[in-house]
Amino acid sequence: MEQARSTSSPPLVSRTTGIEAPAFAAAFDALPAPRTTWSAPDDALVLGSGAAATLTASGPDRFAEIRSAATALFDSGDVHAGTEAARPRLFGGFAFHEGGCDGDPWGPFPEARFVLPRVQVTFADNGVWLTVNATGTDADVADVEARLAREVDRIDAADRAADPETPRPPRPGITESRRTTSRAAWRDSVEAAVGRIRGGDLQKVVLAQALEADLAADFPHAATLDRLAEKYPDCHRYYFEPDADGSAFFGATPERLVALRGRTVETDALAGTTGRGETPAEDEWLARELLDDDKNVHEHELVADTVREQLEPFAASISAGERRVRRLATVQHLHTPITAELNAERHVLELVEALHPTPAVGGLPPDRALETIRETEPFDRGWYAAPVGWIDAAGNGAFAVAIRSAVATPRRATLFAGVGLVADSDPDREWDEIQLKYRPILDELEAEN
Ligand SMILES: C=C(O[C@H]1C=CC=C(C(=O)O)[C@@H]1O)C(=O)O
Repeated sequence: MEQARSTSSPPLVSRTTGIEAPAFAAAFDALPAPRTTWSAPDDALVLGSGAAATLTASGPDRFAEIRSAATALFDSGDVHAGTEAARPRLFGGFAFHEGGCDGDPWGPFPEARFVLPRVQVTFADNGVWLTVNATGTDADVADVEARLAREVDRIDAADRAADPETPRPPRPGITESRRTTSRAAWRDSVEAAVGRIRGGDLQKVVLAQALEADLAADFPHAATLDRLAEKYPDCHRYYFEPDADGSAFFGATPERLVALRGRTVETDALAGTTGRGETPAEDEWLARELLDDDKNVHEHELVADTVREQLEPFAASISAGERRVRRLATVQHLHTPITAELNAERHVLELVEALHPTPAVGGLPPDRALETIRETEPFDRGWYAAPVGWIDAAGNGAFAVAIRSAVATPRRATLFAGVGLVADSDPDREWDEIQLKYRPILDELEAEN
């Protein structure tokens, strides 16, 4: 499909062709930074490289600023995509708090950053597609087509050079790690938060910790993403390099913030946690206990009710599925799927702005919870627990909540994990839950025995 090119906006040219399926790691390593990857259970795996356009924003209007910059960019598209999944998309994310990217390791991350990749490999159900995008003075159709042919050769050569018999780089190993929060400080913070909840000042607050790990070898980007894909196929997996200087924010989250297609909205309430058992019977027992546990059900229902309320002004109808247990490799959660039909056309970023932060990562009432988080946590959340995802020309998109995540530099990773606190939360149990929530990333960093 071709769209008329508007003379007032920067032109966008996008060309796509089908290619032989390369190994993900071969394509990843062949493409220059900054790279992006995105994958969702019901979506293609996308690998992006470079930036044909970068949109950044900060402050309270960052959602609206990205929306209008995206609309201007897509307004001028000359697009031959071949398949839906390879149509131009902007990939990126936001900071959790306004002004929340100040401290280490967030220096290279703006408060909002979205990228239209210069080169994109889309691993879709109907094949693998290579796309080249260009904007502004680079947006010359003949140049883009010539680049597309060169990129096909590059990926093909990289894939042929990769020996499928060569084992993946091993997990790097950790030489030393440091917590942002001691056990004593944690106990004090949880007791103070629980005191405020019991006093009626707050209903719920999610407090997080960070864990800094020095790596024994360079962080193996592609191998880590491959391993996370195998272990968390039902999660949203994301990876963002903010520049070409070697840091990346990545993770595998079970929590979808919102997906919008036309007027159909899908979202999740996910809160309330228990561990995995040693046996299927123990797993079942833990799941039953979670479903019957008043504290966890209350913590979960606050999220489900709030998500429904936040969607109400936009929705012609909302329906929530049954509360059930979502079982992941390392933990089990209470989960309620929620769908809605919108009462008017909306851009996905309007919904992202309305829903973020859900009480699964912020709290209630939102302002008081956010203030408590800022006052209590001795580190910047940056993009942790914030919306990450993609948007397209139609205003459709999919966003996940960036939990089970870390920032990696070649020799260091900083992991983040949080817990929802309600009136009867116990500091020691919540401490243990944080350790469980580090596992998805920590398991990929610790050396194999
Ligand atoms: C804030 C996190 O998890 C949230 C999502 C699911 C369950 C949660 C809980 O049970 O506390 C949290 O609300 C995190 O993993 O860092």
